Amino acid sequence: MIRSRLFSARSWPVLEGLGCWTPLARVFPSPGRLLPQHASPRLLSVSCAGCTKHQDPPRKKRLSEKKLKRHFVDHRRVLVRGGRGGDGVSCFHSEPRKEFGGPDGGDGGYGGHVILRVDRQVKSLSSVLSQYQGFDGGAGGRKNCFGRSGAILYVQVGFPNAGKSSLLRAISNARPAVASYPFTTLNPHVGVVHCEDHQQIAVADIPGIVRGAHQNRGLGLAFLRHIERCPFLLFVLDLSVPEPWTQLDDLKYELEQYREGLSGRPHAVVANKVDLPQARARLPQLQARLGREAIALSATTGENLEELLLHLKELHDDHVAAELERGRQPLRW
Ligand SMILES: Nc1nc2c(ncn2[C@@H]2O[C@H](COP(=O)(O)OP(=O)(O)OP(=O)(O)O)[C@@H](O)[C@H]2O)c(=O)[nH]1
Ligand SMILES: [Mg+2]
Repeated sequence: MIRSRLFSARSWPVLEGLGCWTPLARVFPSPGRLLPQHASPRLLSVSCAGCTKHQDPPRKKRLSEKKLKRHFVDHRRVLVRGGRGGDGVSCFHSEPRKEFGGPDGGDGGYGGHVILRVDRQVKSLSSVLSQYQGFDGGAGGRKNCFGRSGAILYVQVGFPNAGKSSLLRAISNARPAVASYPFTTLNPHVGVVHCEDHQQIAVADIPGIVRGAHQNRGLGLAFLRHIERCPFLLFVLDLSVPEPWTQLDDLKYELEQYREGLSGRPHAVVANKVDLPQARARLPQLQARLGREAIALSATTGENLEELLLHLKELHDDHVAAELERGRQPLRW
């Protein structure tokens, strides 16, 4: 196995074809690497420029948007069976000098559950299998011993996102893709909102920012770059998930880590999916946590979009006024 690994490793093409391998920990930093016993020291040198080039850890290739889309799976039909319960045991108590000890067979353990667990880091259902079988419970034992319960099998699944693209579709003529898995949007989409006074505001739908984005997690740096050019921000939260305020904390943290002061730009907080009963129930808690008003709306039903448009206009007018004060002409669409 080790031999085939070495032969296939591109970093060391000079060693190919040599037989009889032995560990040479002093020459190579990694003790696990094996080298041929009769190879000359020149061949084994790691200080030459060419070899140094080969030592760089292989970089992960960035997937193109087309390829990323091909990897996405947002529907899966899955057959799930819980684990089988363990068998009970039929036996009688047996002890010296004790007659009629009675039955003492223990019950079998419970069959294991299969639980679908949502995970924000799972981008697609491509890794979800078509069948899952829970773990079986263990058989019972003598002396009323219960069998071991089957372990729980967790399947990680595609958490629907906050609804930024749905919102842009609702307030403008832009048509970004909408789907129930994260990273549906991989490039910013710009929609133009037409105001009553014939003004136009360009609104950009930025791809989702995940925790760790400032360290380029989930292509975070490419996405954060777009935000730099936005004079004011709308933070869109998914009100249907528990503790929605943590989304805002995460977003602000990522912005601040990426560029100091970015999270302090003029902004409004949008609490989306208020059409869902569990979301509506969470609204007072969110308001209390934020200590300010969040614009509760539904991008799907269009509920309360007017309030968002009013806030948007306010943010835009403040920006125009600030630019004019600085002697700069604001960009018009
Ligand atoms: N019930 C309900 N569902 C919504 C609402 N807005 C969006 N959704 C659903 O939420 C899911 C995600 O919507 P998107 O608009 O794609 O979310 P996004 O924030 O753009 O997601 P990314 O582009 O992946 O960052 C979709 O299944 C939408 O149908 C809403 O107001 N109510
Ligand atoms: Mg989107």
